[in-house]
Amino acid sequence: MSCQLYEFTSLAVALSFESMVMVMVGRKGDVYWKAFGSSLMALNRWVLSISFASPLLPIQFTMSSLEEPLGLDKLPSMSTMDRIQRFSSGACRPRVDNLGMGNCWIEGRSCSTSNSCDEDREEYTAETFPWRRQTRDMSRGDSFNHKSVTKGRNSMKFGMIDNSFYTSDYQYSPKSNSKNMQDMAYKFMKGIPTFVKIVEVGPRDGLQNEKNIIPTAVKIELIHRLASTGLSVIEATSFVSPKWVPQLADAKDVMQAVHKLGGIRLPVLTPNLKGFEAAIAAGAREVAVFASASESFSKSNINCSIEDSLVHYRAVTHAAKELSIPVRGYVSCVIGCPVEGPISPSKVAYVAKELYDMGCFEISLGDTIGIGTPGTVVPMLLAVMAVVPVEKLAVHFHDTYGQSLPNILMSLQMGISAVDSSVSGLGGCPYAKGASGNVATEDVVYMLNGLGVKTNVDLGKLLSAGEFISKHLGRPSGSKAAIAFGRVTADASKI
Ligand SMILES: CC(C)(COP(=O)([O-])OP(=O)([O-])OC[C@H]1O[C@@H](n2cnc3c(N)ncnc32)[C@H](O)[C@@H]1OP(=O)([O-])[O-])[C@@H](O)C(=O)NCCC(=O)NCCSC(=O)C[C@@](C)(O)CC(=O)[O-]
Repeated sequence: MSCQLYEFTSLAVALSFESMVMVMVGRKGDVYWKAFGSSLMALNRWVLSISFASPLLPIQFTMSSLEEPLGLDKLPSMSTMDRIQRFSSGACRPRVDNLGMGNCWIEGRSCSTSNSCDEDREEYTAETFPWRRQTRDMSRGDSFNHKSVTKGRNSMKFGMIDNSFYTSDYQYSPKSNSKNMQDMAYKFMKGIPTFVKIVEVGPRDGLQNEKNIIPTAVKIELIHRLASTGLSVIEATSFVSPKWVPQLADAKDVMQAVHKLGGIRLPVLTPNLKGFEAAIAAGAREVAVFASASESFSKSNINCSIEDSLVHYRAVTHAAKELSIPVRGYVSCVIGCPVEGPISPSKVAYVAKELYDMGCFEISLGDTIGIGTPGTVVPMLLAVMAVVPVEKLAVHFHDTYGQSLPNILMSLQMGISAVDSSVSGLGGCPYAKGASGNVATEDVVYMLNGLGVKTNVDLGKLLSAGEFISKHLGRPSGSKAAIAFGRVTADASKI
């Protein structure tokens, strides 16, 4: 005890000496002070190193109890996910064996299996380098060591140039010739696609949750501004009951005003045949149906059970097929439900497969209340990927706990290349209390730009569309990137 006291005292003395000397050096800027300061600091570091090195005098640092979650005992965790074994963070790409609906076993780390790291990896290829925005001259072939992964859909390329790591557009860590680092870059970047399709849901998911009814003209202007950013899909509105969602009661007017916008897809939500017919009459050329993995949420959102909703959606997809109208399928509450708590990945997989089998061209997996973390998103995705091809999946995260970007990154690493998001982080669901907005499109585009992943979205124009709607709503943007760009004047188009 007395030894520990001594250690703490010496540590405290050392630290206070060091900070005192730094203050003196800072104030005087004098060489003598600096020399004196350096020797004192050396002495202090020596004391410190003894303090830390002595096995007889342990100094323990404990974790803060702030890490305890606040009243979230009902939320799903890795240990509660039925039929899903733990996904090792250091594992190679896991193998998922489909043993029937929702039954999937994940193989842990093992590089000697048929899905091993080494076998997945392709050797250096001398193929033409497809990107030009490199920070160095790519025309010199001498020091270029390029690995490319072609197994996944449009997956990320990375490699080494002059011993520096890069991904498609940017260099990461300078001057390292360690093969380990190259392996590490491979491990983290291999699944990431080169192009991500962003499905902008702000005008629908965003504005359906506003307390005040937004004028139709503002909605139309927002869609026009979003269309000018290069986004290829904008969910425009919902043909649902105006008694249930009065915010979108003007669906017909909105659709009639925007349906002729060229070069862009404008899907609308349709909960039943009545909504589908109204949507088509207003000019819609793509629709979406929305089921839930939670019985309780299905009841509160669309007033029927999951099975009954699937019956309605079969009728919609059947009618859509007759008119060659593509139908997107949503599954809500893929991680948890505001009423039921954790939702099993096998339930999500079941609903996703039903929607896929009835003809939905893409299934968007919605973390409606935004409680997911990579720890819960991974097993859910693995369960769904066992029954629906990964290239038919999209992710849809709400940002209630600030987990959307890590969840998206994880999803991309698992091969998903379609992401739903909402300009300015607008949104929430009127039937999921406490759920916050969707992940902000600006933040997603900023992250993807940083990763060198193409989206075809002009960030500058997107920021201006976000500014437009935030001004109208009279509150700051929900996008961190937009707020940061507002503070530090920067030309977003160059980032
Ligand atoms: C599904 C219903 C209609 C059932 O609602 P209901 O009350 O059971 O329907 P009903 O068939 O008994 O009909 C009642 C009345 O609604 C009318 N009606 C019936 N259908 C329509 C329609 N399509 N358009 C316009 N009117 C309609 C129908 O004509 C009738 O009118 P009345 O005779 O009383 O005058 C209702 O519950 C509803 O509209 N729910 C929509 C709720 C909603 O939009 N929620 C937000 C979606 S967000 C979401 O689900 C999550 C997602 C996709 O964003 C992803 C994620 O974040 O996870």
